[in-house]
Amino acid sequence: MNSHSRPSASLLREQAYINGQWLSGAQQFAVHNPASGALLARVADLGAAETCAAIQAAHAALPGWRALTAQQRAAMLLRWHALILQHQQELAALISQEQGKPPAESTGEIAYGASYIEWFAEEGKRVYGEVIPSPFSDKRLLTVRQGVGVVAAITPWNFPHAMITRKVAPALAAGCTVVLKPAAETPLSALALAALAEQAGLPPGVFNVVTGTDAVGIGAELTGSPLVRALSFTGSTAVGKLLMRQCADTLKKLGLELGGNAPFIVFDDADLDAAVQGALFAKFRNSGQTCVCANRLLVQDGIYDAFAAKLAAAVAALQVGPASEPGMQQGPLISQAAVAKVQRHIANAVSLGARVLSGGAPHARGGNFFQPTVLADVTEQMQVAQEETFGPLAPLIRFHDEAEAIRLANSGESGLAAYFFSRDVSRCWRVAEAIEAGMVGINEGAISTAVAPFGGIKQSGLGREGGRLGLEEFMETKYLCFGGIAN
Ligand SMILES: NC(=O)C1=CN([C@@H]2O[C@H](COP(=O)(O)OP(=O)(O)OC[C@H]3O[C@@H](n4cnc5c(N)ncnc54)[C@H](OP(=O)(O)O)[C@@H]3O)[C@@H](O)[C@H]2O)C=CC1
Ligand SMILES: O=C(O)CCCC(=O)O
Repeated sequence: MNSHSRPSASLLREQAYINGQWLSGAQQFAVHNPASGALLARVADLGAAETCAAIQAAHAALPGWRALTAQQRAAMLLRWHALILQHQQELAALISQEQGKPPAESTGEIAYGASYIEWFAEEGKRVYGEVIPSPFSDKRLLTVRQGVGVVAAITPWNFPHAMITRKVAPALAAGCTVVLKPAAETPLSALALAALAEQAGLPPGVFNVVTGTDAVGIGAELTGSPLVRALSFTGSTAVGKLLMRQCADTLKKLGLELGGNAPFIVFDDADLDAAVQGALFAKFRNSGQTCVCANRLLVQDGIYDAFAAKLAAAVAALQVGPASEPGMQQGPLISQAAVAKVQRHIANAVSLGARVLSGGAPHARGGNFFQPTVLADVTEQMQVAQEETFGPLAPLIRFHDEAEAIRLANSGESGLAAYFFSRDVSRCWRVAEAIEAGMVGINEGAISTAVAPFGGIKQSGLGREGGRLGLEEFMETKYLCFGGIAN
């Protein structure tokens, strides 16, 4: 291993974490920095057998964890939260190294991820049941809410920290125990979280991290086990559908955060500068590798040329480079396959008449770096308008009126996020109500926060994470009927 490439963090762990034990496994897999290709670590490559052991551990830990009061669980979660913030820089460096995003974004991700732990530690104290007015004089009816049981969480590489805390914190607060399988590209952030959970005093078996490259074997075990009562997944729509099918036999509760193809609409009456700033964030955050990233920029005739010129100039000024260099704003893509998908979308669009206003090619730095790109004259027939690019490519599609904008925005099977900019209040209400998406940014490109429900409709997923609803995903309602009450 190249000593320069090895993270110096004291939180660097290469062993998986099951039942409070750190396990090396018989084999290890390599984790690389996507900016340089450098080897960062060799992590335990576990499979179905170890996943089964982790499920058993989570099941055994369940009665003890569930028996604690919400306040006792919250105290441990808040210790975990404090430790994460205490190690914010170190954790951010791990994200930047294994995922590639610039320090400003990785530091932000740690604060954002930690905020889910704080929010759910508090929210877990407010799990109310209800008393139902009884239609029977000798019966009293009420409901209590209880954690669903053992939860499986499968998370992606694009937010290696926050996608974990967004699932694990509400599950733990609800009294559930968790088996997590992080993405093979980014296991180090997950293992660092486990190290801090251990320090925070979470009992063995309550939070388990199974690292491995056999996603199919690990996934089959998690979805097939009758001991696992809920699955929470963030990733591609194709894998989400597969996991849903696999969960059918044991009828698990499902939370799915899948792909988006977010429309970003700029009406003629928009504040031009605000719309450009909104687009820069909504499109180029994490180099475009975010499920809520704007994927199609729909721009009205009257503002099209001005918006295109301003956006292209702003995009051309973005600094592209590794997180290790100060001032970089756009990191590498996660893989060569991701680079190839961006190139494919550009080639398809250009062959059908689109114009490159900015970027358009791999970056001179080579490797997984790509020039942030703006395309004009894109049409709804082009691939880029129909499928999620998951890269730094902003395609501009022209529209004439509000009805056309809504038709374009609602076309397709995705319905995760949508954004629009307009200064007409009536239009804002009309469009917000007409748009088919689980989340809508109105004159705003940054919508994510721990206190609001995050999730999609149509084929973008099931359920909500974050906010009050985020806890519901991990709870069941139990109805109690007290009979024989003498009057
Ligand atoms: N909604 C979102 O936030 C995300 C959307 N995507 C979309 O998906 C595309 C592909 O990205 P990719 O990383 O391949 O996404 P995947 O859906 O393949 O991966 C997400 C997670 O699922 C795991 N996984 C993959 N296959 C299975 C399986 N059969 N059973 C159980 N778990 C499985 C992965 O493990 P492993 O890493 O070991 O393969 C990873 O932990 C992106 O280009 C983007 O369009 C991707 C990431 C996040
Ligand atoms: O699923 C994703 O791509 C992560 C979304 C990040 C966010 O919470 O905004």
